[in-house]
Amino acid sequence: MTVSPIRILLVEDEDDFRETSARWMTRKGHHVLTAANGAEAQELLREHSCDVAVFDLNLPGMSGIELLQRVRQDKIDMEVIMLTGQGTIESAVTAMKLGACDFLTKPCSLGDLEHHCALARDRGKLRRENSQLKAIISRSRPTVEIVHQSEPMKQVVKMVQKVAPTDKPVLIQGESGTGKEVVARAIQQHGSLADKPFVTINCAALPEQLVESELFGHQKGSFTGATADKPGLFEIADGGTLFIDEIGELPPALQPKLLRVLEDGSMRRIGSHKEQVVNVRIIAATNRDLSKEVQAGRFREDLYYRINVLTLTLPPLRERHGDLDLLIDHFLPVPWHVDAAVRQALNQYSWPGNVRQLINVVQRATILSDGNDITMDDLPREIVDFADSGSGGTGSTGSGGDQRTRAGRSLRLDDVAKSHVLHVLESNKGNKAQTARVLGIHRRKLYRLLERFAQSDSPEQDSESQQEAIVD
Ligand SMILES: Nc1ncnc2c1ncn2[C@@H]1O[C@H](COP(=O)(O)OP(=O)(O)OP(=O)(O)O)[C@@H](O)[C@H]1O
Repeated sequence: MTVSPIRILLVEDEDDFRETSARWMTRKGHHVLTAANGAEAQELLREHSCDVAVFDLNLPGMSGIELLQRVRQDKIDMEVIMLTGQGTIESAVTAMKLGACDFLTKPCSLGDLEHHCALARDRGKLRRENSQLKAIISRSRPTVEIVHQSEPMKQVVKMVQKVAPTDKPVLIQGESGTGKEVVARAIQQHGSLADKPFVTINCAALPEQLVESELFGHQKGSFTGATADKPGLFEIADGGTLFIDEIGELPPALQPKLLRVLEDGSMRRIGSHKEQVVNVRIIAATNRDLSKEVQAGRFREDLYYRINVLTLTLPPLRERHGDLDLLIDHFLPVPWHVDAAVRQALNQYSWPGNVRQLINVVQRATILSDGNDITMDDLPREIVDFADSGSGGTGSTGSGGDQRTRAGRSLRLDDVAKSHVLHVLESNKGNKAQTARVLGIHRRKLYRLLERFAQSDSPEQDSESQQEAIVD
């Protein structure tokens, strides 16, 4: 077998062994430098770079171990093999702890020496490739940004900074779409595990059997369909972070298993008797009130206390005054912009789906808008209705008698408007473009009105909101 050329530094005080080895290796095509002691070796390393160095342990003056320490201090990037005589294995072990990659016991054949040098060179190459890949991955991993300026979110971000450096479990609570996963990623990125794996599982999205096999892995044949051994997410996340979303949905049968991992890191794959130990930081999220789940007997109390050490509660979007405009601008691509009425409507809305819903609304509006201006016509019905009904504050419904008076008036005005619009539509033979022109309104406005009229037959329809929509 031919080995591609290796750049070797051989440091050996026995002249015979050093010179014979160097000649043999050179004949095999390798580039060999030789030194009889540590000082000579250091001199050579100032001028040359090598893939592999072979240090005799018992060098005169500076020992092989000291030379290794200096090489490491000088951060010289090469693999080091220690050469030991019989009975000096302990020192060889010390050398390996200091970063030598291998050791060989003398006397050794030249073939062995070459083979070990080739292995060391390949290992070094892999190590360098690995750290390059890690650097590429961490550069391409987007930095999590928690867009915010509201007071409650400032408190959340402060907590993120406090809990990030610990390795304790974190529980994140909040309605769906409030940004629990964003916060979990921010905790990971600001902590000491930033360059370690961040693995996620959503307990609500998987059937019970699958949650178990995803989390803990399985042995081949442990259930129908287990055609091969499979590591679980705990093993994959070992050394890093596991984000367990919707932990409130974790099946009761799995809760003791999770508790064990949290207590001492031990776990077993499904169908295996082999105990494994993992070191994983758990960040869990829930949109349920877990204390209520405990009271209802659906969530183990001991597990609840284990994961509820550090808790962050995300406020719903409707309670984050000041965040909405910032989020709109963040998610609205250039060159789109929203007009003042839209901004007001978005600010008034209650956002049951929180930030996720806001992103959808913004994306949808950019698709529907005619130009780059997003208007009320580009917003979903429920938001327009909400704004029209004044539920957000301006024009909000008054109390008692006042409401009744306004409702009575609006109903009559609504009827008038409806019959007028329908009359114009009929006289234009159902042509909506023509009808809108005659009425002096935008075609989309006409569609909205017609939809409203269709609904007005429904007794629950809020007549006041219809009236305001017609006269606006
Ligand atoms: N403060 C924020 N800044 C920037 N983006 C955010 C913020 N909050 C949420 N998002 C974005 O909103 C979307 C939903 O967020 P995320 O998935 O973190 O919510 P969640 O609370 O985990 O939802 P669920 O409970 O449904 O899993 C994502 O696209 C996320 O990037």
